[in-house]
Amino acid sequence: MFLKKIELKGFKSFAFPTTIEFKKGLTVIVGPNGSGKSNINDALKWVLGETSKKTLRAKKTDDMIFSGTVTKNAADYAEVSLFFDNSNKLLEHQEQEVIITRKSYRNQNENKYFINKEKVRRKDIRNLFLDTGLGNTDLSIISQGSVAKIAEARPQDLRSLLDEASGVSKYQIHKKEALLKLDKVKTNLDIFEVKLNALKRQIEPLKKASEQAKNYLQIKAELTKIELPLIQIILKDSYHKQKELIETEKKSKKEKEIIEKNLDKFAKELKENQANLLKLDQEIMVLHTKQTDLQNNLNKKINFSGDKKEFSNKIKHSLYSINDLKEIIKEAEKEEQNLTKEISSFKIKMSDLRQETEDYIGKSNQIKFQLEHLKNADKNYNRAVKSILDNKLIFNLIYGTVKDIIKVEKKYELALEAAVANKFQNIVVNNEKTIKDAISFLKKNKLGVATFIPAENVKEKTIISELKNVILKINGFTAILSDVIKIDSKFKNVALSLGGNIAIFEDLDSALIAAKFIQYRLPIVTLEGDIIYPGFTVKGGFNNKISKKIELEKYQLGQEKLEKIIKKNEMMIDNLETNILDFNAKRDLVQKEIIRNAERLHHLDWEFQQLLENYQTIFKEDFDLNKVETKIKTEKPLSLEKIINQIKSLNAQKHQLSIKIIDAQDDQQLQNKRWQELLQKIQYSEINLDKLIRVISENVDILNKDYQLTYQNLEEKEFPKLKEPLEEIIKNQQQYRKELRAIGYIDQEAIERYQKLEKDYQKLNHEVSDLSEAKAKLNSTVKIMDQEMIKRINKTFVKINDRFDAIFKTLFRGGNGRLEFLEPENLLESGLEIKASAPGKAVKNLSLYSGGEKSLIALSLIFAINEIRNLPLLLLDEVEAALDEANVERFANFAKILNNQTQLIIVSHRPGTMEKADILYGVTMQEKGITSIFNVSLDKIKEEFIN
Ligand SMILES: Nc1ncnc2c1ncn2[C@@H]1O[C@H](COP(=O)(O)OP(=O)(O)OP(=O)(O)O)[C@@H](O)[C@H]1O
Repeated sequence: MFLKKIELKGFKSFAFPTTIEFKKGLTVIVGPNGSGKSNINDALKWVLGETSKKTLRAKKTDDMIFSGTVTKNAADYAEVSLFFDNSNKLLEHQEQEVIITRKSYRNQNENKYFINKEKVRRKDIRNLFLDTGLGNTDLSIISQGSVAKIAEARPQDLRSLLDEASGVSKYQIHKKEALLKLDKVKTNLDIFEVKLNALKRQIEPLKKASEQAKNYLQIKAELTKIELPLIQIILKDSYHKQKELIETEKKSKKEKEIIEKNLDKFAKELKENQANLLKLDQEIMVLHTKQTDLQNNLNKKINFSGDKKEFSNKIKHSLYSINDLKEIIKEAEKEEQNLTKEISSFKIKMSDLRQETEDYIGKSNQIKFQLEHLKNADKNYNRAVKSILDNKLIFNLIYGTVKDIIKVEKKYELALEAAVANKFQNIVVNNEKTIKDAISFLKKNKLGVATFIPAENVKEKTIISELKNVILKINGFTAILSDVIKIDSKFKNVALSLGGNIAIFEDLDSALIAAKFIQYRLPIVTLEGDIIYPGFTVKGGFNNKISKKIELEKYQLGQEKLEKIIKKNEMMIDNLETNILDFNAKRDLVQKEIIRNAERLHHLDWEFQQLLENYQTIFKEDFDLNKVETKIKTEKPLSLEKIINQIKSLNAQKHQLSIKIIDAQDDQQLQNKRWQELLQKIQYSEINLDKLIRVISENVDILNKDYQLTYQNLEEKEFPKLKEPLEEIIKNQQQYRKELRAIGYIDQEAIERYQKLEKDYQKLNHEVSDLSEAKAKLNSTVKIMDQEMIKRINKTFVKINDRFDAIFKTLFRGGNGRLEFLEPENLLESGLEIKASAPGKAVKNLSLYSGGEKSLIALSLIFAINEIRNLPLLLLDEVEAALDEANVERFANFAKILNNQTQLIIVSHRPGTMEKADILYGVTMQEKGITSIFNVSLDKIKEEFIN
């Protein structure tokens, strides 16, 4: 592919039609500033479909059209054509020469594209140049000032350069289209699937309804086949029967009416006869009554005289009984009164006795108290003795006081008192140990003192035998005190210690004599309580103990006496109580007897009253009868015989009438029976008529509703003879009707709707499978394209990187440069960045490089790409402007070499570049504002620039 020429008409500063022809070799375009060199770039880009106003250096579409000068009017349109030699068929077009044209009219905001004068879409032009190296003009047409920007280009812009270099743009567009299609297919598939599901949901119930309708119609057809001939037969038969029945009913009703009239007549006659009969009966009854009355009067009169006598006897007897009973009751009441009196007197006595006894008991208790007090007076133990006795259990063995363990006969009591009264409170214990314990207890508890006698080893006192012999012989001697003490044998020595040496004499005189005899060597006591101590001291006088004793005896006597009286009284009270009980029992008996007799009396009274009443009645009736008899006798005498004859004659009449009535009743019965029969017949007819009417109406209904026929229509029809018996056909009809009822409502349209829906469903299902298939294919295509693109990108990337580093090293005389993927794992979309380091510089950030350095880096990349891609055309607009002379030379050398494979057009002001040009075009504005092009003599230019 080679750009042979460009034709420009009214494009920007090209007011006049201008043709720029290109030949093999390096073309360099030169000209002063603002002469319109760069407008040529713009024209190329514009034709190839560029729309970016910024790239085209415009603000609006009309800026592409010549705007006019002072001398030249503005153009109406702009038109540019590029003429390509397509002999190598790089462009997919059959022509050797391919002319691409773009035209734009002023104020129309419209662009027209042409390929070989044929109107096409912009898209067609873009597609034509895809992957030719001119698909992305950013790569092939490097505008003024933009070269350095390539070094700092955005990762995605660098990436699009690589895509163009790799020749994957076509794939990308195809992939984009495939993805769009895929999206569409997916959307359609979703919609279709939703629709399909909706149909699926509808189809099942509709299928059921359709089958149901079909079934219904089939049964209906079968039914129709048999039903119409059947109804024809039934209706014909029913109408005939109906006629017959109406006739019969009419006759029966007529006969029934006649019988009813007869029956009315019979009833009337019967009523009359019965009335007559009743009349006769009444007459007979009156006569019977009269007859009975007469007879009764006679009988009663005979009976009354006997009754009257009997009743007067009974009344008399009853009166006697009542009087007897009254007497008995009187007696009993008297007895009761006596008994009550007796009981009251017993009660009074008993109450007196109780009072008396209670007084005695009071006194006795008083005496008992005093006795107790007197007895205890002797036992007033001192505190120590009392505390030992109270706690006797804590000691080994305490027997008690002397007073407690010794006793004497009454006559020795005063003597004992006189001799040992001072020792009565001595405590008798078992031995010394107990004495010690008891004393220490008293001491410890500060309870006073006590005297103890150890029973086991107390010292006995005796009277020596010579003295004893003397004493025994003295008058008045009574006894040795220890001998009269009554004591337990184990305390014998205690008794001896107390009184073994004391002699008892009757009185003081004898005692004094004896004391004298024994020379006052022993203590002697008298029975009166005087005592003569050894050495002759005498203690005697009134002992108030005696008075106490007398008092005690007196009290005891009184006490005993009182107890006897109390006992006696208590016995008397017991007797009285028994008497009261007896008398009460007796009185109860009498009272019961009184009550019983009173009841009897009451009964007798009542009987008596009855008798009296009866008697009075009889008396009155007798009186009445007498009156009746007198009356009958005074009235017209009617003999009993006459009455009987009259009754006889009436009975005969009655008999005749009864026979008449019975005959009439028989007739009536017969007529009634017939009437019943007729009634039944009529009822039966009516029932049958009802049935027939029902049958007729049911069948006529079926005819009207189901077949839209009348009976007349049906009658006219002829049906083939039914083969099966009528019952069988009716059975079938009922069966079919039952089945139809069971099916119920049907939707006849469901059959058609189902068929249509089924068709739609199948169609949709087919479409869904087609779409699924398309989806799978598109997915697979996208996948294949992705794989191919990755393969190409990878391959191109490695090659470009290799060449980029090499050219970088050449242009920079060292260092290194490379391209890197930002996302190496996503080669399909990842952006790129340039990594470069100039020789001897640590700077890595590209923005910190100088303008010239940036241009060199960009040019290294553009040249590297071009080497790998072999671009058909490369237009470089003042890309070396920032380079120094040495670098311009290196650039120009590279461009020269490059020109061998690529049509290279350079816009330049630099002599270094111009020097290398094979063809040189000059661009000027000979007429102000209008660009013109001319061929320039190289030598002239060299001369002009170099010199
Ligand atoms: N629509 C238009 N109608 C008329 N003239 C236009 C139009 N658009 C641009 N121009 C003119 O084109 C000229 C710019 O041309 P261009 O940029 O190609 O110059 P140049 O030769 O590249 O200059 P330099 O060497 O300074 O880059 C300007 O003088 C401008 O007025």
